[in-house]
Amino acid sequence: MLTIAGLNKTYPNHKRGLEAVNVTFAPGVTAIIGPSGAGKTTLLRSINRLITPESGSVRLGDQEIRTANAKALRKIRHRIGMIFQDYNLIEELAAIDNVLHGCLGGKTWLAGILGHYTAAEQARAYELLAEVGLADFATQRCADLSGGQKQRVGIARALMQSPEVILCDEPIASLDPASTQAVMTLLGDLAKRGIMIIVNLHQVDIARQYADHIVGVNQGRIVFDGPTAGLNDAALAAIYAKEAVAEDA
Ligand SMILES: Nc1ncnc2c1ncn2[C@@H]1O[C@H](COP(=O)(O)OP(=O)(O)OP(=O)(O)O)[C@@H](O)[C@H]1O
Repeated sequence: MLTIAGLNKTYPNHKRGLEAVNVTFAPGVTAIIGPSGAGKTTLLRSINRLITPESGSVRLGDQEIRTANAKALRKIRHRIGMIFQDYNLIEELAAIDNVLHGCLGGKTWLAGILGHYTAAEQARAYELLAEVGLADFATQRCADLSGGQKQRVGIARALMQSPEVILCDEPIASLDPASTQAVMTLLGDLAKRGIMIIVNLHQVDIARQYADHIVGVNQGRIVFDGPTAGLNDAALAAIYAKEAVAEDA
């Protein structure tokens, strides 16, 4: 379980990112939706502390993340994979090398710098590329792959760390419909295998189609939290309202 309680984030320019956010993420696919500037990215990035909220709690199992020291944070981040809208791959490197980077978090600094990977790690990286449908592209430079293929390399890289959770920050924003379907189906399959998937999305129709749960954010507050089937017109009106609507309103 991933539990967030009383989380607050205000940026140095006084912009409110999150306000008293309480939410528990369950297994399956959870889509975080809301208007632009609502706080979706702030919420997602608070989970692996790419953003540090000033108060509240983020717990994965019994491990507190918001206040973890550097050593503990490194361990926690190894349990949480991430994929990005712009893929965050090293374009000049082959797909396989990018996937191998997924195990850097579990290596010593020196082994990482020297690019020393064991035979088992290399075999696993190939296996994961095959799993995301890219067995024939292992030695291809990422720069030469399509957007959908790059995102699948990003997913294979995240899987390399055997994560319990994968955070997905608008993973389909740059993809065409066919690639969107491939990536969202893959994320759904990973959820069925027990990896918790949390995905920021702009498209309500995609959230409806692929998510088990929806978390709706408006002006830094959670205004909807429930199964996808409950995302009715009233819930959508609250999520996309110009003025924030309190959770208990
Ligand atoms: N680094 C930052 N410095 C200052 N303000 C920020 C920063 N990042 C986000 N904000 C502000 O915090 C609020 C929430 O932003 P956030 O990026 O989390 O929203 P979002 O829902 O992900 O938006 P979008 O859908 O446009 O990506 C917004 O008002 C935004 O302007």
